[in-house]
Amino acid sequence: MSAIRVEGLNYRYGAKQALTDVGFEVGQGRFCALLGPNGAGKSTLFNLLTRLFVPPAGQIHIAGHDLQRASRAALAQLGIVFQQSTLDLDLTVRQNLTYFAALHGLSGKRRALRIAYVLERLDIADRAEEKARALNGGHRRRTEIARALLHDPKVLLLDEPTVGFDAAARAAITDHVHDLTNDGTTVLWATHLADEVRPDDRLIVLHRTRVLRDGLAGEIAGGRPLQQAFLAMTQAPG
Ligand SMILES: Nc1ncnc2c1ncn2[C@@H]1O[C@H](COP(=O)(O)OP(=O)(O)OP(=O)(O)O)[C@@H](O)[C@H]1O
Repeated sequence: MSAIRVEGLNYRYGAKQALTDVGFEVGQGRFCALLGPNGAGKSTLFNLLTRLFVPPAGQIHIAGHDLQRASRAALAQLGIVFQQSTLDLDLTVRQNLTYFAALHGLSGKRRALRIAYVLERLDIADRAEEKARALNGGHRRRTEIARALLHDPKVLLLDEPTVGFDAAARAAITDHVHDLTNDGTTVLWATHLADEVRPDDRLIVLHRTRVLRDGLAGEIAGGRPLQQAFLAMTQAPG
């Protein structure tokens, strides 16, 4: 069973087409990069995957659950990190996590165990009692990723999670998220930065509202640096 299955997805804003017949599947425990230039449709796809928007045509299954017909079950298997940070900067890291865990109905020993686990997983346990305001951007982002994992989702979606960070913070976040797949978590990582994608990652290139390429990143790069291949395919006339 695929962790994410998308079929025949279309979306338009008035007369402006944003997604055209988008379809793909991502297997459990895979890291899948969704690479596309600005305006390709990445945010629109995320808004459909998280059910902020409802597609007029097409289907989305998350961990086997139809997002339209069984949205509760599907959304329960989804962890989401949006582009804009939504941490409460006046709360500590632990308080931010505790609050979110309560929203997911976690309490008592299970809540304490999940918080300890996600702090450890994102390597931020030593910052747990600090206010989010005191953290740098990279650590804040890792706190948000930890928060998205509290309810133990099978699928983690991240929308351009490294935008605005320096190279060291970007590398740390990228490494940590790749590492999550070792636990069987499936990751869909939207980016327009080809250097965040590894050769053995699954890669979907979105361009001009459509899936342009879908396969192993190393194969799509075809022996060139991926950035070079990406620019060649997305800057070609047409
Ligand atoms: N609210 C809106 N109204 C009209 N057109 C929109 C709206 N939101 C997005 N679009 C258009 O839909 C297309 C896809 O946009 P989308 O934001 O999904 O792309 P993206 O790949 O996420 O780009 P970016 O990296 O710039 O966020 C673009 O042409 C964009 O201009």
